[in-house]
Amino acid sequence: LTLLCLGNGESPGKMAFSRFPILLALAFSSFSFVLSHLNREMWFQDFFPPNMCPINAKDNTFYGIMFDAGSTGTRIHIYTFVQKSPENLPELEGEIFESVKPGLSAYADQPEKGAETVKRLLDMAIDAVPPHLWKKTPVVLKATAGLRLLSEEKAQSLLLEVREVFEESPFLVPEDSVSIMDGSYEALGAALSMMLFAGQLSGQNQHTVGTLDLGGASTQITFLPQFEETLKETPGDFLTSFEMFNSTYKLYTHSYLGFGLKAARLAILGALNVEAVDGQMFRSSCLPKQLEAEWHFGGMKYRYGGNKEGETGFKPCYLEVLKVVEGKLHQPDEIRGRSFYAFSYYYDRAVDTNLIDYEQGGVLEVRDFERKAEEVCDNMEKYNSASPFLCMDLVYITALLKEGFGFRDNTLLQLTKKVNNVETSWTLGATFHLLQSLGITY
Ligand SMILES: Nc1nc2c(ncn2[C@@H]2O[C@H](COP(=O)(O)OP(=O)(O)O)[C@@H](O)[C@H]2O)c(=O)[nH]1
Ligand SMILES: [Ca+2]
Repeated sequence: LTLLCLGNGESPGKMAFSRFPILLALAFSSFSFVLSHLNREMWFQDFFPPNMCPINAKDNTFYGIMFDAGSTGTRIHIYTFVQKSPENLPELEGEIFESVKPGLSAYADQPEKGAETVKRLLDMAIDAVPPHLWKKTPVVLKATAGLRLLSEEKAQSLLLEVREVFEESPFLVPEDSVSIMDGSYEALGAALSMMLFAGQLSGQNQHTVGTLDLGGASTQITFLPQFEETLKETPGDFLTSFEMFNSTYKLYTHSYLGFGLKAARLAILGALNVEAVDGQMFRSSCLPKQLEAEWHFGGMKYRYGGNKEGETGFKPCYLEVLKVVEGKLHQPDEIRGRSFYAFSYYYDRAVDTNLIDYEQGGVLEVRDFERKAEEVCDNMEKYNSASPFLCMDLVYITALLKEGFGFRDNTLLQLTKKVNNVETSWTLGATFHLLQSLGITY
């Protein structure tokens, strides 16, 4: 049985580490057990008594630096791992996290300035990682949907500048350290992260690990199919196999480019992939009637506004949004009876509308988003100050879940931002995978 634990750590740098002595345990080798047993909590409790994780071990530490160049911001995750013995898996000890806005794609025409934002974040790692470990600490940047949407030339010159920043740093720069990440790798990272976190999350009688991530430009769905039927009915490019710890896992995973929350706003407004947007006014029944404003996204400027004369509110808005999602996404039958972990904008919008607490997160049903969407859209003047897009965003989330993926009204979503101070991001899984593939242990 292999174990991964998270002890409480002291920060070697300026930032605070997770101080919770938590168990972050996972038996990858027993993952098939998860597939055949319905109660995940039971799986966890039976296999990982908390006292199996020694606390506060500080020797044999190593680090991994992962940049998430997202469409709305760039984030650095500096992970600390401790390897207690060669036969055990490394244990995650803590994370230092910082982010800047806007994302790299906003610097499409000023690549050097974009790289400068990365350099400022990387300076934090210089403080955080002890100098004698710099050469053993890999630094990697993976760009997601924002850069996927830029022209090849602009994206490449941004990545080149970032690569130079890395080369000038004292860290280990692996081959291909700066790249646009394949959407399925993003989903794989998220699934791996969730597997790492699985033991920590409160059980809602979840059957297995499934994740939903709603970014700015793209959205991902990932789960480990339980039924042979799902594998048979799913198009080949929605299935990914990966090797980890001498086992092969088959994941259902897909990234839908252009279905992130912000890209969806443009699609709903009819402004996605429109060449000459300057001066054009895009209107929607999902926006306050009198609204007229400008919005900057991905280096473009859009003018948008409400239906001055026409209808506004939940019903007309839902019909508008439906055109963007209906029939556009693959609907695996199996997910209907499943619960999923949901991150990113699912989380942010649930917080914005008091559906969940910012610190605690929470469990929602799909219909909670729908009810909130109705409430906000039919009283837009009341919610106008929060964000003019609140109605549109909530309707999009509802329609994406129901009509897009085909979830039921009562499908449970576990909304989670952090597990004991570690960000629930694809980056943890991707870093873990990276360290394993580089053979980096103490
Ligand atoms: N929990 C968590 N959420 C994040 C993190 N980074 C970004 N997000 C969320 O991701 C969303 C933005 O997506 P982004 O990554 O910029 O766009 P993408 O390129 O389409 O994936 C927002 O809801 C952020 O709050 C992170 O490290 N942890
Ligand atoms: Ca993202």
